[in-house]
Amino acid sequence: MTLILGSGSPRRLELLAQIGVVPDDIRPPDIDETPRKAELPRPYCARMAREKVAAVPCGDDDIVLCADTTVALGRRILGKPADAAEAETFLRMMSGRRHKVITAVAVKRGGRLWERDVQSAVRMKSLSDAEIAAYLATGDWRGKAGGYGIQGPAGALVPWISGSFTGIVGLPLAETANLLTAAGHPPLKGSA
Ligand SMILES: Cc1cn([C@H]2C[C@H](O)[C@@H](COP(=O)(O)OP(=O)(O)OP(=O)(O)O)O2)c(=O)[nH]c1=O
Repeated sequence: MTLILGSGSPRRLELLAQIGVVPDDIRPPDIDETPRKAELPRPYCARMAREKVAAVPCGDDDIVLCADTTVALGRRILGKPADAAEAETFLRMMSGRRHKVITAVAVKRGGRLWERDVQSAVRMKSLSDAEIAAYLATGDWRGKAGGYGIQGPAGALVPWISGSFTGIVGLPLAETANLLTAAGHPPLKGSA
């Protein structure tokens, strides 16, 4: 049995390693991540994970794991910023407010699909112009939903979360472990 991580995100690979799971192959999916008109963040995120898993080429008995992380400000979806100006816009929108981070995970094996999404709440402190400029200068916003990564320098900007830290970073580990177990690839097996 082959485990395929359908993700180009280095975070997801590291998070899997944390629970002793090392994929046999990595095949990042290439899908259109444009939200549909009036699509809400949670169904959008679940759809992205499903479409990613469907887009990864695999054999009949292979297990494919994909995920999507979406930042939601109310009904609004904040994707990966195209440039520093968009990252700045997102940071100003989130400053001093709570937002949600949803990560949907999809696991496929043969004709079967297991799915789960996890929602967390994140509060960002009120950001000064200097803090925003300093954070943008780190470049750490690149390739991250909402334009920040809680596991990096932006940790200094987040005084409070409720939910799953690993979910915010890109792969909720407890739920992912359950999905992998259901698909016949339990983590931690033999490592106790
Ligand atoms: C909110 C937040 C997001 N992120 C990252 C996780 C995801 O990699 C990224 C959201 O983009 P995704 O589309 O979920 O994933 P990706 O494009 O990086 O990789 P792939 O589709 O190939 O799996 O944002 C953090 O690393 N830290 C955070 O605090």
